[in-house]
Amino acid sequence: MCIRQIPRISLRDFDVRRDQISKQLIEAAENVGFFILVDQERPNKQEIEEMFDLSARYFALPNDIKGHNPFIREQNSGWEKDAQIRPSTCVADPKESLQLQYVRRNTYWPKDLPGIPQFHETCLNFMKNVQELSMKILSFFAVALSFPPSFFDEAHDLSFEDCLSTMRLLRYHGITGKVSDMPEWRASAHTDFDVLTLLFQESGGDGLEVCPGREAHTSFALGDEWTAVPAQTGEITVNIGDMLMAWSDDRFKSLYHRVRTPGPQGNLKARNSMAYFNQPRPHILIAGPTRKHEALSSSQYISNGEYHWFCKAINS
Ligand SMILES: O=C(O)CCC(=O)C(=O)O
Ligand SMILES: [Fe+2]
Repeated sequence: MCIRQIPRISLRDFDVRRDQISKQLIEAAENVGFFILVDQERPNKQEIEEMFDLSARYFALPNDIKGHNPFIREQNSGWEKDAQIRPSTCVADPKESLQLQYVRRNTYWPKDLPGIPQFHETCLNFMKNVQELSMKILSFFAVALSFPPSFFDEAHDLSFEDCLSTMRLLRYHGITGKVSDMPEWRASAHTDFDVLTLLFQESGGDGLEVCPGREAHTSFALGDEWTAVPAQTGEITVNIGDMLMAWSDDRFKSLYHRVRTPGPQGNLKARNSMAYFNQPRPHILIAGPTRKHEALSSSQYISNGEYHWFCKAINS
């Protein structure tokens, strides 16, 4: 495996260090596409630990309770297990997940979960904190693209009824005694189709790998050298999604990434992670400053992506 540096960017003293932080974020988006944020004010380590604890308690519930809210593709919401098939392997990832689209909070989030009365409140607070941080990061990217600083706000504003931003709680199965039966990937290689993903990993849950130089839009598979992104509770792994790659005329890179299944000497316990997907509202037009790509609405972009599912499968 090739070791390429994934930039680590401190957000300490954010307001006084804005210019320096902005420069580092833009460089990381242009040159790598993945970076790790540390020293952020919110969500702080304790809030992240609290969310992981809540997520673990949710996944420990019996399947029939979680199954009250099965995953609905059109709503990008609900629980699924051993169901997500990525084009790169055509087999289901060995994991379960719960997608919480913010606007479905009163209609389709799990309700009255036994022993977790604070589920809604904790998830909502967490999402709001992550949303706020996401918008700060996106404001720097907006300026770099010669848009106004608030350019991405309306596209992702949680108060609109058609907002698509979603948090995903993930749990990759524990594999004690099963290593030899498991597929090589807990999550097979893919790019994220959203604008920006904020991913929370937990210490001990290594396995995430990214492939600098292998991107969603440009020619890829050149070299195919993967780099590990260490898991550390409290830090935030951020990646550019396909839509921001398009919106930036390919200046910011949406990288392939995957999660490797540990070998017999690795940590065989379940692996937990949480991803917050900033996804623009359906009608928002994704049009880069130089119009390198045909301008598409967010919903057209998603349906085009689904249409090209097979093409990506054979290329990756
Ligand atoms: O679990 C992880 O570390 C990565 C998850 C991921 O890439 C995704 O769900 O898009
Ligand atoms: Fe991903």
